[in-house]
Amino acid sequence: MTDKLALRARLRAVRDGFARDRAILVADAFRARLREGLVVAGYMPLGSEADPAPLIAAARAAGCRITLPHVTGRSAPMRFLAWDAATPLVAGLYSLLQPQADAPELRPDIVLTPLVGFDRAGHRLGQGAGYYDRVFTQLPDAWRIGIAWSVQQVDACPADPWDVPLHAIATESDWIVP
Ligand SMILES: Nc1nc2c(c(=O)[nH]1)N(C=O)[C@@H](CNc1ccc(C(=O)N[C@@H](CCC(=O)O)C(=O)O)cc1)CN2
Ligand SMILES: Nc1ncnc2c1ncn2[C@@H]1O[C@H](COP(=O)(O)OP(=O)(O)OP(=O)(O)O)[C@@H](O)[C@H]1O
Repeated sequence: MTDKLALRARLRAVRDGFARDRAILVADAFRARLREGLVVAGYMPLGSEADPAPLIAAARAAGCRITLPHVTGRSAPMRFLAWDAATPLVAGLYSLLQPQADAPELRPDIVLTPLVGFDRAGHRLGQGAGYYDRVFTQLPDAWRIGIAWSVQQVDACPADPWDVPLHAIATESDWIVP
């Protein structure tokens, strides 16, 4: 646990020093999975987090439906709510822009996951609130894609028993498949 805390603090600082003027690559392997009607979960970046916008644009162009996470508190589970051009976003917890609570809830087939850190085995370090850990337990068949800048890679993320590995990681320079 302290391992994760110290690593989070270090990686957030590294990320803050890196993020300017870069964009996440849209790999052919990502495009190849997109199908009309698939539900893709994105997120609105916070601070120096990598922006999944290029992947979301590719998914929209392929006819996928897009959702954004909606959180109301630390203990309530995160829900994924529909996000189309007509959906107004409102600032909620952590100042995150999210759809209004009454937007339709959709079950994601692909989850674009914001990362604090990752390793090449697909292990992930998140904000530490356990929101994505719980989502992955509830959606075991979803394709779990981590989104991060390359400098957020570490040799090995400390793994806990509940951690569910990622299927791939998209950075500004690579598509990493563990
Ligand atoms: N962009 C984004 N959206 C997301 C997440 C995320 O990590 N990033 N989440 C992932 O669970 C959920 C929201 N959960 C969050 C949980 C904790 C903190 C948090 O502790 N924030 C710190 C600042 C972190 C930073 O600078 O990176 C804070 O408020 O002090 C933020 C979001 C859903 N939406
Ligand atoms: N499947 C689960 N169901 C309920 N609680 C869980 C589950 N998985 C993890 N948790 C709880 O979530 C907390 C945070 O876990 P951890 O530090 O691994 O977060 P993380 O993976 O870095 O972040 P996140 O999932 O928010 O992106 C832990 O205290 C853990 O008990």
